[in-house]
Amino acid sequence: MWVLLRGGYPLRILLPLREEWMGRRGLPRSLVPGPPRRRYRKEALPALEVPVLPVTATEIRQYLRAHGIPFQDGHSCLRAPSPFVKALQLKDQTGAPASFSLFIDKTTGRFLCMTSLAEGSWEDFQASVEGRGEGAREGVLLGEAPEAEDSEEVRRIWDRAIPLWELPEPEEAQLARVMFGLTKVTDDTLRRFIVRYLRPARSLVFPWLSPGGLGLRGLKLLSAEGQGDEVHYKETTIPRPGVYHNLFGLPLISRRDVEVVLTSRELDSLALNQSTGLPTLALPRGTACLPPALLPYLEQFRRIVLWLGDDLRSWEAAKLFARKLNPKRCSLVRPGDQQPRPLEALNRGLNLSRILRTALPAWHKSIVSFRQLREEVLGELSNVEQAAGIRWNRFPDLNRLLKGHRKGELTVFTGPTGSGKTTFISEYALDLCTQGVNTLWGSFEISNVRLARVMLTQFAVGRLEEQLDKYDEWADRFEDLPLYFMTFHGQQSIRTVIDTMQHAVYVYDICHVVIDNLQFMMGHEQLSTDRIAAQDYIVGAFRKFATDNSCHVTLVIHPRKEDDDKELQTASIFGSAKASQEADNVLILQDRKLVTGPGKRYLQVSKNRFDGDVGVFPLEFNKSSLTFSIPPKSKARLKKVKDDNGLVTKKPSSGKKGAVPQNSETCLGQAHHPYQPNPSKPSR
Ligand SMILES: Nc1ncnc2c1ncn2[C@@H]1O[C@H](COP(=O)(O)OP(=O)(O)OP(=O)(O)O)[C@@H](O)[C@H]1O
Repeated sequence: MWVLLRGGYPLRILLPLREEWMGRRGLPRSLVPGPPRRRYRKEALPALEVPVLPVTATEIRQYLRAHGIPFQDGHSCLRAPSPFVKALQLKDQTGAPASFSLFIDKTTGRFLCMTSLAEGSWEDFQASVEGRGEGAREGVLLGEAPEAEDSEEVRRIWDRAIPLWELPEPEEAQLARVMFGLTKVTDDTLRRFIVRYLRPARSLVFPWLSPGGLGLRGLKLLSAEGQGDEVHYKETTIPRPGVYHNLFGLPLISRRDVEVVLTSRELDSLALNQSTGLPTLALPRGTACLPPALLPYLEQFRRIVLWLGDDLRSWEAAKLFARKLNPKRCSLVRPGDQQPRPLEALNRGLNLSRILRTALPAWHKSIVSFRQLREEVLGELSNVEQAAGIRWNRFPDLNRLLKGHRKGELTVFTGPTGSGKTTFISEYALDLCTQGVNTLWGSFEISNVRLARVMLTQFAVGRLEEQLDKYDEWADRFEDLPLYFMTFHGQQSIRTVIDTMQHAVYVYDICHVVIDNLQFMMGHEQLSTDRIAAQDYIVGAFRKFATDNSCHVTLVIHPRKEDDDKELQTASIFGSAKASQEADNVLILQDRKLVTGPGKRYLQVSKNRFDGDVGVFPLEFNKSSLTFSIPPKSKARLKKVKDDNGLVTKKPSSGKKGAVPQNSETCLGQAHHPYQPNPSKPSR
């Protein structure tokens, strides 16, 4: 049986849910049909209790020098001779001599040999250089068996799909073109990119070809459904999204190409390439992530233009991806009325080359003038709703107060011991995660298995122990959420936690980190002054992380001991005022005084830096689904907000954006949109 390599620091302390909790069904997880993907295997290392610190680019360089290995410094990778190919073997995909075909990621140390497709962690590379396990050298390159079922399915679908122009009924071909917005895309373009159509599924089929264009490694199916005036697209990939690493268009890239345009959809790449003649590549999962595994394929480009879409989310993603690609070589096309996504631009008869020329450099100096910012400000003003962030599906009242979940902010969350903080924050984060917010959990108090169980129950909105026959159905959908867990338990140093978060942002494009709870990073200081200083330091570190990485951090902090009959206030958060000062949002789970029935809690938003609205709304706990979301048909109630002095503020909030004073009263409207989970709805 083939063995998957899971060596190296990151995988030990940062596991996607499927490995941490679901267990394996006895099948290799990297389901890559087509020619075998090769992995470098060595003795499986036991999981370390204490994580090794991640490697730095300087250490990698020093190591290579110390071992006499020549290397070239690239944009995101170092290039070195590959120990996994024999000299004078075939040239690699980029045409470089195979002997220099090893790409080492400067941030993680992971390597990929472009010629043999061997890959592994930095520790694996070192082991190979140092000849550890030399005896196994001949056998270290393992072809990982493709998932037989998947590769058969890929082949079967591909064989049944036909080019659009070969459809027997011209009306059917015309309808497909209209549905996918392809009326201006020529047959020649579809032929070059080898796009087919699967009649029974009414889907376009995009192939994932091996480097060199030989084998078929996977497929993406795109179906379109008309809903009113809008067309909704649904994507299905084989293998599953987490391992679908297709840079669509790669076989058309020549080794001499030094510029490329990255898009977030295959259809956009077709439009761009047709109208500009430029090399284009589409990212496998759109704006959701840029997996570092793709970076070696982008090393050859001196200039990369990112044209990801027409909304603020695409713009945010472009900025994040540029950081990973090295901003100095990246330019970004700003979304705007006259700069829609490439396919729409083609259909509207716009000049795509001209739009590309307006791309802005991603590189910013430390000091900028308003001239450089004015476009960004305009973008925010003209997309007020999107600038407010992602709205919760399950908590409409939270949307009314906070307006949405935004990148780069710090949310501090507190509540009495045992009041349901973890349970609430789990649903709050899950809600965002089901909308494509890549989420990392640091649960230091309860185990990941227990947390995942709570989350899955909330996801299914019901007890699964009573319907185990549905378990796989829910678990399969849950498994595809962009959800990761740190494997820490108990006390941890803040440095290790921040390093792990940093790593996760790079590898998984994490946009939301939940830390439950801060007390687990405080060490064992006994004196209260030391504890307060430690907490201030930690809060400062999370604040900086959130800002620097454009990543939202939600931090659970225990309250200080209060009288049992007193409601919590911002000042009840343990420690000095630093936490509430640094936080953009302060949320308090109240379960005193206002309680009118069993299970009922109130959520108080006591600080809201984005637009000032604060308020309180009831949460009704459902013990079987472990959810706090508003149940269908629940009547909204007017909520009065008490300020920190326990006074009811009489004036209602003006509802205007801007400096609304804290503790203003907020009336919550009647029109609730209860979250109705719909199993047929795709989770992302
Ligand atoms: N509103 C509620 N009513 C009744 N039980 C609840 C409510 N909310 C949560 N619970 C239950 O209470 C238990 C504790 O919840 P949880 O762990 O979320 O609390 P916590 O505030 O995070 O605790 P701690 O202070 O120890 O961190 C769980 O079993 C949960 O299902």
